[in-house]
Amino acid sequence: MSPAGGFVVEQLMELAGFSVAQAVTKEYPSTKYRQVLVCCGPGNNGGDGLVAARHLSHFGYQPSIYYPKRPNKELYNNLVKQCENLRLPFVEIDSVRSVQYSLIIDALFGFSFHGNVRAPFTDIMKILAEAKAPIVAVDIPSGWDVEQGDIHKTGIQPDMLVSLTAPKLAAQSFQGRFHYLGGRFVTPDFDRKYQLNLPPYPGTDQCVRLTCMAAGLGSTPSVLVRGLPVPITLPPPGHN
Ligand SMILES: NC(=O)C1=CN([C@@H]2O[C@H](COP(=O)(O)OP(=O)(O)OC[C@H]3O[C@@H](n4cnc5c(N)ncnc54)[C@H](O)[C@@H]3O)[C@@H](O)[C@H]2O)[C@H](O)CC1
Ligand SMILES: [K+]
Repeated sequence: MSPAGGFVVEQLMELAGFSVAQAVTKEYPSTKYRQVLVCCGPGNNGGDGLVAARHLSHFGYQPSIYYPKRPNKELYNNLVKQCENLRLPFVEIDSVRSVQYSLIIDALFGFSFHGNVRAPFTDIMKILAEAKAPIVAVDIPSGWDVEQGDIHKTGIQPDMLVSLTAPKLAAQSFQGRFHYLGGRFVTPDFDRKYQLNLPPYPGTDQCVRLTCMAAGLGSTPSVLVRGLPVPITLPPPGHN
């Protein structure tokens, strides 16, 4: 049984992207962080970013999108069209270098990243590693190994991590201020079956801030890694 039981990817992506956008509003008010750069990769992590950009625009932010490698598939073409309909600018790497963005959304790569970064993503990964603006990582900081973290030494240290469905093992290496969980679609049966012990979402929110204990996921915590639960030991209380 996969967590997606009966969902289509568009639904999961919409829930994921919305939860990222909502988590941003909780910690980075649009009055102070209006100019947002959304970096989108060639897979579904990038799709989450396009969804988040759309919602951030409706929430009063001014997102620009860097999307250098676009799969020619209906799902992604529709997401691009939705952003174009909102007049969201799709920017090139030179503009990424020259504009002072107040916030960066890292939706380049998620749990399917492997090996060393390949073109055309080498430049943007360097820019993120040197970025002064806070970075919000979607699901996994880009270039990190889903289980072992920053073994490729990307140098990317996000200020916020929005884990989708459940935190991955890589989340143990996260040192930023805000760790949120999003993707509110896991059923109680799935949660019980894989002992995820996911914390409750507050009210009608689509994201929930994880503290060590809340994210402790009980005494035998486990996280979803490529669809399989893997036991983890959480860092001591007080860690982010
Ligand atoms: N699990 C869930 O509940 C949901 C997950 N979502 C998001 O989907 C991503 C995983 O998406 P996927 O398409 O499998 O992979 P990525 O987006 O991580 O990237 C794959 C993409 O990147 C290319 N690539 C891989 N390694 C490299 C490299 N070293 N250099 C350059 N390019 C690389 C690869 O060729 C692919 O094209 C997950 O993390 C979530 O964010 C769903 O959207 C919502 C539900
Ligand atoms: K990412």
